[in-house]
Amino acid sequence: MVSDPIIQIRGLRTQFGPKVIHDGLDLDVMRGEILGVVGGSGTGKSVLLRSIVGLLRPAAGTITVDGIDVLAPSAEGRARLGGLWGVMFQDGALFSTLTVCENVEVPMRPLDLSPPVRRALAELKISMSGLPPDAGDKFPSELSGGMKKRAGLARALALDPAIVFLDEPTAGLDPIGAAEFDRLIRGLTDALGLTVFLVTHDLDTLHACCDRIAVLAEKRVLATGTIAELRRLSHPWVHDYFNGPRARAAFDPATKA
Ligand SMILES: Nc1ncnc2c1ncn2[C@@H]1O[C@H](COP(=O)(O)OP(=O)(O)OP(=O)(O)O)[C@@H](O)[C@H]1O
Repeated sequence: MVSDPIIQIRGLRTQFGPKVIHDGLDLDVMRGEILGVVGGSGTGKSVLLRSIVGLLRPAAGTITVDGIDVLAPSAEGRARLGGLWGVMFQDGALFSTLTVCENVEVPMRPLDLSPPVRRALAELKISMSGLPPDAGDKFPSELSGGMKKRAGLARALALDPAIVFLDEPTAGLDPIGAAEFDRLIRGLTDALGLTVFLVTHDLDTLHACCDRIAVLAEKRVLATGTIAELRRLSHPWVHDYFNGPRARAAFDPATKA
């Protein structure tokens, strides 16, 4: 892993009316890492993700992605941003009237590709995401929850992004499906050299996938580090999160037996 930050956030403030979600939030995401983002419900993990990818406008602060000022990009920067990342939202956020293949082709539409090439690329991403070939012609309503997530992942990979944002990728999956998804994320990250920003509540995912973890609390990133480093912190929420019974079951092999 090369350790230069591909995402740099400084002094981020986000708010909805008088309700402040982040205040003075700083974060670096290193190139090539899977960064897990955890925090209590409502601490602003998804809002942070949406702010980085430009779906929400922060009240203050700077966000730089691969050297591009996301909040005020130059024309050249704006053109590069489109292909720099892919996003997998929690429920897949698929277009219900399009097949899986057509969904994966949506981000490719602005590119000057012939329909057969677009189709072939979409089929490649579908297969990389672990879906069977016949899934491409199915509509989202015909897919299981796990398949929808894989289709969402295939669409996130459509433009060969450097960074993939995943919002609770294993939420709602059974433990076997969740473990398969963890392996898929880790495998794709290593094979493609991706950087992954992964919002999760899933302790097994943190253990199986993440190189580092950022903890959101008190309107900012309270701490970052490996699981071992975070387990040593005395902050009450961090301590309970990383040392509670569920954490012990996920992180301590001896307790798992
Ligand atoms: N568009 C919006 N308008 C107003 N408030 C919003 C909006 N989006 C999010 N919020 C509020 O911002 C806060 C943070 O929301 P967010 O979804 O980021 O939390 P989270 O940490 O991802 O929570 P969870 O773990 O429960 O998914 C919540 O109080 C939420 O109600």
